[in-house]
Amino acid sequence: MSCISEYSDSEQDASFERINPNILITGTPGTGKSTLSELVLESTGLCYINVNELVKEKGLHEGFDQEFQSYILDDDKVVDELEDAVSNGGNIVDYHSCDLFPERWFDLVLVLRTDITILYDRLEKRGYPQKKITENIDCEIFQVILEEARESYSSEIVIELQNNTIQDMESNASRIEQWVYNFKAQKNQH
Ligand SMILES: Nc1ncnc2c1ncn2[C@@H]1O[C@H](COP(=O)(O)OP(=O)(O)O)[C@@H](O)[C@H]1O
Repeated sequence: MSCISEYSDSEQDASFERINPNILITGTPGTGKSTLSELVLESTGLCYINVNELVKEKGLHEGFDQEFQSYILDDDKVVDELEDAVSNGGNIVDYHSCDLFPERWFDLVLVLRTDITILYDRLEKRGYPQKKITENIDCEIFQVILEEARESYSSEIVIELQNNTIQDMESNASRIEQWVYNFKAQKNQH
C-alpha cells in the first residue's frame, strides 16, 4: 500500500483538519523508533519520515560533531523541509528529539522507553563510541525526551510506550494500528 496524505477541506487555512494523522515517534536513540515505524507502515498506510536520514541526504545541518559522532541540526531548515509533507497529514516522523517541531503538526506523540541494561546492549552493538553511549544512557535515565515531549505537546497526545522486547513491539504496533484506524473512522464520519 502506498502512503497517503490529503485534506478534508480544499481550503488550506488554519481551520482545516487532517483526514490522516501525523504521528511523531520519538525517544532516545536505540529505543526502537525506526524498527517500530517500519512495522506499522504498511498496515497504517502512513508515510515514513526518518529525520536523521533526511538531514544527511539534504544537508540540513551545520556540520558534524566529531565528539558525539552526530550532525548538528539546522532546525529551521529541517522544519521548512518537512512543512509541506507534514501539513498534508499521513506521516510517521521518526526523530530522537521533539521540541523543534511545531505543536500543530502532530496528532499523537509516542515516546519509546527502554530499560537501561537493554538499551546499553543495543547501543554497544551499534558500535557507538563510549562517550555517545554514556550520553544516551543518561538521556534515558533522566527521561529527557519524555520531559521534552510533555513540555512541547498537549498532555492528551503524549504517550509513553515501553519497548524492551519483541512482545512489547508487537503490542505497541497493534496500539498504533488501532489508534490510526479510530482516527480515520472518526474523521470520515464528518
Ligand atoms: N522492542 C524491541 N525488542 C527487541 N529489540 C528491539 C526492539 N526494538 C528495537 N530493537 C532492536 O534495537 C536496535 C535499535 O533499534 P532502532 O529501531 O534502530 O532504534 P532507534 O530508531 O530508536 O535508534 C535494533 O537492533 C533493533 O532491532
